[in-house]
Amino acid sequence: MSLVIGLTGGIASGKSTISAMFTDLGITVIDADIEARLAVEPGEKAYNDIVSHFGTEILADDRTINRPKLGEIIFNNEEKRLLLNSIVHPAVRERMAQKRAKAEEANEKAVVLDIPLLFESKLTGLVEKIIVVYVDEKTQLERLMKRNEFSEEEAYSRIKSQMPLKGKVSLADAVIDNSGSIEQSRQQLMDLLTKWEILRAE
Ligand SMILES: CC(C)(COP(=O)(O)OP(=O)(O)OC[C@H]1O[C@@H](n2cnc3c(N)ncnc32)[C@H](O)[C@@H]1O)[C@@H](O)C(=O)NCCC(=O)NCCS
Ligand SMILES: Nc1ncnc2c1ncn2[C@@H]1O[C@H](COP(=O)(O)OP(=O)(O)OP(=O)(O)O)[C@@H](O)[C@H]1O
Repeated sequence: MSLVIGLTGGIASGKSTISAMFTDLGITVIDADIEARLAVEPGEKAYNDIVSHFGTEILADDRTINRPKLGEIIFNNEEKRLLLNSIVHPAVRERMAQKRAKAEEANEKAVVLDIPLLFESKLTGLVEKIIVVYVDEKTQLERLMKRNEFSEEEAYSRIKSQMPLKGKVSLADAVIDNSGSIEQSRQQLMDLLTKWEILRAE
C-alpha cells in the first residue's frame, strides 16, 4: 500500500522545490501543473473548449495556447478564471487519478501529488495526507516577482486568486515553512518523512 501524499501551498511558496526533494529520494511525484499543460495541447477537448470560449486571440502563432496572454486575462477576471477552471480541472482530475492508480500498482512506499489548487478545486479526496508548503507573505511576493519578472501588481493578482496560505495551513496534516533556507526546508521534510515512516530513522 502506498501512502498518497498531497503537496500544496501558494503560488511560488516552494512546491516545486520540495517536490524535487521527493524526486531525489526516489519517490514518484505527479505534477498537476504538468498535467494541466498536457490537457490543453492542440487536439485535446479542453483545448477546443478554451478556444471556443476565449477566442483565437489567446493562441500563439503555432496554434498552441499563449499562456502569458491567457494568464493575463484570468488572473484579472474572476469570472473568466472560474470558466477556465471549469474547462481544465475535470481533465486534470482524471489524469491525476489515472497516474495515481498506476503509481499505486507499482506498490511504492509513497506517491506525491503536487497540486497547487488542491483545496480550491476540492481534490483532497485524491490524497491521504496533506503537506502545505508555507512562506510568509512578503517572501512569497518577493520570490514570485523575481522568478517571473512580475510587477508587484501582477504578482499580487496571482496571489489573490488563490485561497489564503494561512487557511491552507489550518487544513494541513503537516506544514513545511519554506521562508528560510532550502536546507532548512529539506531538514523539515526529512524529519516529517521519518515521522511518517517513509524514511528510516538513522
Ligand atoms: C493561466 C495559465 C495559462 C498560466 O500559465 P503559466 O504557464 O503562466 O503558469 P503555470 O501553469 O505554470 O502555473 C503557475 C502557478 O499559477 C497558479 N495557478 C495556475 N492556474 C491557476 C488558477 N486557475 N487559479 C489560481 N492559481 C492558478 C498555480 O500556483 C500554478 O502553480 C495556466 O496556469 C492555466 O491554464 N491554468 C488553469 C489550470 C490550472 O488551474 N492549473 C493549476 C493546477 S491544476
Ligand atoms: N527556501 C528558499 N530560499 C530561496 N529561494 C527559494 C526557496 N524556495 C524556493 N525558492 C525560489 O522561489 C521561487 C518559487 O519556488 P517554486 O518554484 O518551488 O514554487 P512553487 O510553489 O512550485 O511555484 P508555483 O506555484 O508557481 O508552481 C523559485 O524561484 C525558487 O527557486
